[in-house]
Amino acid sequence: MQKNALQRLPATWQHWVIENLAKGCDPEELAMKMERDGPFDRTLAEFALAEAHLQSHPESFVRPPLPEIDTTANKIALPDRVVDVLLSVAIPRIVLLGNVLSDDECDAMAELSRSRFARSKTIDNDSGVERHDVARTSESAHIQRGETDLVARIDARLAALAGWPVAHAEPLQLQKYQAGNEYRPHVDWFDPALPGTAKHLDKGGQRLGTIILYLTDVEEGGGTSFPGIGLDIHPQKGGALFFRNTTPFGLPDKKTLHAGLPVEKGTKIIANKWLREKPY
Ligand SMILES: O=C(O)CCC(=O)C(=O)O
Ligand SMILES: [Fe+2]
Repeated sequence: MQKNALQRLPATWQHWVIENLAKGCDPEELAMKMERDGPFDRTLAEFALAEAHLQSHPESFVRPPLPEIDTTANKIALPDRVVDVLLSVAIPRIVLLGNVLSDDECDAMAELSRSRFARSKTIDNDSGVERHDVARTSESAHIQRGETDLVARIDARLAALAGWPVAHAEPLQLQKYQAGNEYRPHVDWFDPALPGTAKHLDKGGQRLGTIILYLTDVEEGGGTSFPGIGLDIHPQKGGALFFRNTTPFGLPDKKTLHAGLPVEKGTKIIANKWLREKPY
């Protein structure tokens, strides 16, 4: 993560940050103004604000605990597997990992869900109802938490990876894309301002983080794309993509806009694990 962000700001902006936080201004609004008016990007602004806030209110700093992956080295030793850190982005927080699942584990997960796939749905933000949507043309299947020993092992591995309890996560949701299938740009977090999201927030709170497990390679196409920051990830069997759906202050982050690009050749199977604020 970005260190000494406050010191990297021009002195006038350092004072501005400290003064406005002391006045009780909303850090998200300050970050917006800094992005608009300052000679630096939003990433640096958010980290500087978080640092200044922590320095001035060490006792009252209530930054919520968030899922996070330790990317200080190029390998992470989990209790049952060593995984590779391939890419680390600060804001939006994105980590690409290799070797999270073995080929056999990927195949076993795909086999377990094989007979369950049905056309995917999305959540209507006005009504909260799940419905078929041209924006998502893949097929979905669910695997319950701890459904088999293998699933329990994978759930525990992901919990250790992101420092997030197994019980604060949804069951694995598998997605299968054939040639031509895609999931157009969307965010995974629920917008609390929209009427249809209340019932989804009621159970488990916000989706703070997403882990996508790539269960297959894809011959052509089918990348996971973040159009707002120009980042495309090509699926690699056994790899995983983590992104945190919130800013360092725990609020929904629009920069996490992402898509499953159309598969051009081959079949893509992924498993999504959504990390929730509260027990799910
Ligand atoms: O298919 C992908 O790479 C992304 C899937 C996704 O964003 C989702 O299922 O929410
Ligand atoms: Fe998504």
